Parts: sequence; C-alpha cells; structure tokens
Amino acid sequence: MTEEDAPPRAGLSRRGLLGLAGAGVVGVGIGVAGDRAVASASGTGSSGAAASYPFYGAHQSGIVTAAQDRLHFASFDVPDIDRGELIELLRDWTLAAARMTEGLGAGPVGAVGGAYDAPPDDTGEALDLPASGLTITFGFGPTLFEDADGNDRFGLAGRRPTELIDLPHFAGDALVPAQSDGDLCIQACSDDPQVAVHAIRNLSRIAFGRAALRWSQLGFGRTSSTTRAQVTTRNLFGFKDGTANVKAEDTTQVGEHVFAPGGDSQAWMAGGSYLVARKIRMTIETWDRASLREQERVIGRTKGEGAPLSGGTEFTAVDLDTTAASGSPTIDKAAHVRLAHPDHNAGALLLRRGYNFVDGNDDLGRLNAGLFFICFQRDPRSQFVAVQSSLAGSDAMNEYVRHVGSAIFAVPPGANRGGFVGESLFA
Ligand SMILES: C=CC1=C(C)c2cc3[nH]c(cc4nc(cc5[nH]c(cc1n2)c(C)c5CCC(=O)O)C(CCC(=O)O)=C4C)c(C)c3C=C
Ligand SMILES: [Fe+2]
Repeated sequence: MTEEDAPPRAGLSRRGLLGLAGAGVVGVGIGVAGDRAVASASGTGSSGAAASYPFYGAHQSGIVTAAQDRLHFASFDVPDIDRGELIELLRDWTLAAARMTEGLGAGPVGAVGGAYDAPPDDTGEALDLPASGLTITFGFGPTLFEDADGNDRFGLAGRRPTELIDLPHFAGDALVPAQSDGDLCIQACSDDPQVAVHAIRNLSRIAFGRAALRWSQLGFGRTSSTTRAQVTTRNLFGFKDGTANVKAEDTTQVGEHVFAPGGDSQAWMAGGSYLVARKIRMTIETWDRASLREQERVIGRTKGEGAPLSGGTEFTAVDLDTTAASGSPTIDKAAHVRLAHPDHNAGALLLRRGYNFVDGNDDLGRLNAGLFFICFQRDPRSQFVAVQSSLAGSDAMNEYVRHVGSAIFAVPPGANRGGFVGESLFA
C-alpha cells in the first residue's frame, strides 16, 4: 500500500494529518501504541473535579462540570476554508478531544510510538500525566454565521441563533480587538495546567492550515464553584468568588437558565448554551491601597468569610433591604453584589466559570492581572447583557477594573459517539 492509498489514522482527515505532521509531511507509519499513561487515579483532583469526564453526551462537558483549577482558552478564525473543510475540522477536533479527555494522546500512535522519520501525532508534554479532569468545550462565534463583511461563508446565516448577538458596547469598555471575538473557541479546563495547554496545543496543530489562533488566555485559581461540594476560592482582590453561583445540583435553574431548550430560536442548539467571555483587567495596586472598609463596601460581602454585609454566613441569602442604624443600606447602593443580584436584573442568573490571570507586567511595573470572566446561559440578551448593563453604569468596582477583551460563542450540544461536535448545525 502506498502512502496515497493508506487510510487516515483513526479517522483523522488528511488535512488533520497534515497538521499533525507539520507543513506537508504525511507520516503513515503504523507504530506500536504510544498512548499516554491512563491514570489509575479514581479520586478527585485538587479542585474537587473528577479524574476524568466523558467527552460524549447530551451536553458538552466544561459547563456544569465542577470547575477545575486551570484554564487554557483559545479563539480561532477560519478565513480560508469551505463548509466541507469546516465539518472535517470539527470531526478531527472531536476525535482528538475525546481521546485527550480520556488521558490518551491526541492521535492513536502517540508521542513516541510512530514512524521514526515522521513527526509524532502527539506533542508529548502530557505523556505520563493523567487526564486530570480535562474538559474540552467548543463554541461557534457570530462571525462563523456571517463575517464582518456580511459574507455567508459556510451557508450558515439562516442558522444563526437570535440569542447569539453581537454584544453591545458597555460604558467603560476598553476592548482590544486582538483579545476579542473569533469564529470558533475552545475552552480547555483541567486540574493540571500542562494538560490544559497540551489540549489546546494539539488541537491547534491538528487545525494547521484550517483554523488560525486569534487569541488565547491562560487562567488559574478558578473564581467560581459550580458544585456544592466545592469550596469557594478567591479572586485577585482576595474575596471569595462564586458563592452565589448557579450550581450543578440546582437542576431546575440549570434547565431554565443555562441550557437552551429545543423551542428557542434554533432547534439545533437544543442542549447547548451560550458562553460570554470578558477579559477584565484589575488594577490590583490601587485596590491594595484601599481600606478593608472600602473593599467590603465595593463587593458587598466580608473579605474573610464572604458573608453578605446584610448579615449571616457565606451562604446566607443577600438581603438588599437591610439598613444600618444611620439609615443607610448595609449593602451599598453601588455594591457589586447588589447590582449583579437577580432581584436587580429581572431575575437574571448566570453560571459563572471564570479564572484569575496574570500576564506579566506593564511598562509601569504593575501586574497585568485580572479576571478572565466566563459565564454560560440560555440567552445572553436577558442574562449577561442585563447584568453587565447594571454593572457598567454604576458598580463601585469600576474604579478598579477595566474590560479589555470580549467574546460570545454558541456552545452546541454534546456530540454522540461516532458523530462530531456541532453536527446538528450542519444537519
Ligand atoms: C456581568 C456579570 C459579572 C461580571 C462581569 C463580574 C465581574 C467581577 N466580579 C467580581 C467579584 C465578585 N462577584 C461576585 C458576585 C457576582 N458577580 C456577578 C456577575 C458578574 N461579575 C454575579 C451574578 C454575582 C452574584 C450576585 C448575587 O446573586 O449575589 C462576588 C461575591 C461572591 C459571589 O457570590 O460570587 C465577588 C467577590 C470581580 C472581581 C469581577 C471583575 C473583575
Ligand atoms: Fe462578580
């Protein structure tokens, strides 16, 4: 059998193989399996996440999944491919993602088992590492349906969900185009940073010549809990973040506010969700000079326990109506938790799943740090946009934060084994 006749390895398209093999070298040697060691660990990771999560299912993992400790998020553009090549790319990504979430290499031959004269089909930095709770979540940006010039590149314009809006400008936005938007996104979360980076690196490599990386973001120290079993961790302001989040156990809220039902604007999104990402720079040097009183006023909760200033302990419901002896509200009129609260936003709820980031420092010697805010919802118009409109106008926190990146993606339902992620969009 010549190289031309040989079937693609494990279903990967020839374009996928090109990506694996670098620019133009297609290695088809059949080597011994060089898979990563699959963890025997059955316990949970440092975040409380499981050792591994199945890739296939009704919903994509990485939404209600117990938030892992680390993130690598990537946004891609696909300027030079057609509809068939886009489907082929999604098929290739599905196969590789399913393998990596099992703790296996991106390709079936692995980092060391293949032909000696061909590049390996896995980059190798996750060899010997377990799956570490890896989830890989794919999303479709507005420009996949219609690009900035109004071109329907993939015949998808009529399939764009009305929920997948172009986000409006919010007061104070200082968005950098190079850190915003994108045709496709991949959110990789894991309890091991090397496993998350390995996933994005290998998916980028498979996409060689088809999808170009537009921007990416590393995150650490999850700033949300998405299950009740998880402890609440802290953001870079030093406050517990994620206390009043939608949690996986709140199945009624998850069903009503996180996942799209079949009856919303596009039936192909049934079981999917909408992801909004905001890169928010936090001027932590200014924050660190603020008094504890001011810090707690801004958030509306205590710094130590994370209890509402209206009283109680961490998980006591925020009471927006209590007043101090002076008559002033115990939770300031401009406090973050007041303005973000569902009672202030026509009942809007978000499943928050963000991460801290530090991207070195700026020219003034300040840490380039902040929160890479991610939230999932059924309809961004009545959820993220409603809440962010309240915050952008009058949140006391605005003195200490600046939104520098923004993106929105439709996250399709989970893939069936043998199918591919986003298949319902092309049906
Ligand atoms: C548009 C949505 C939100 C953005 C953007 C946002 C940015 C942001 N938040 C914090 C820190 C905290 N947020 C807290 C609560 C909270 N935040 C949002 C939404 C956005 N936050 C919501 C919906 C809530 C819950 C409100 C409620 O129902 O009580 C808290 C308190 C702890 C908690 O409940 O999670 C903190 C702390 C930062 C630092 C930030 C931008 C940098
Ligand atoms: Fe918040």
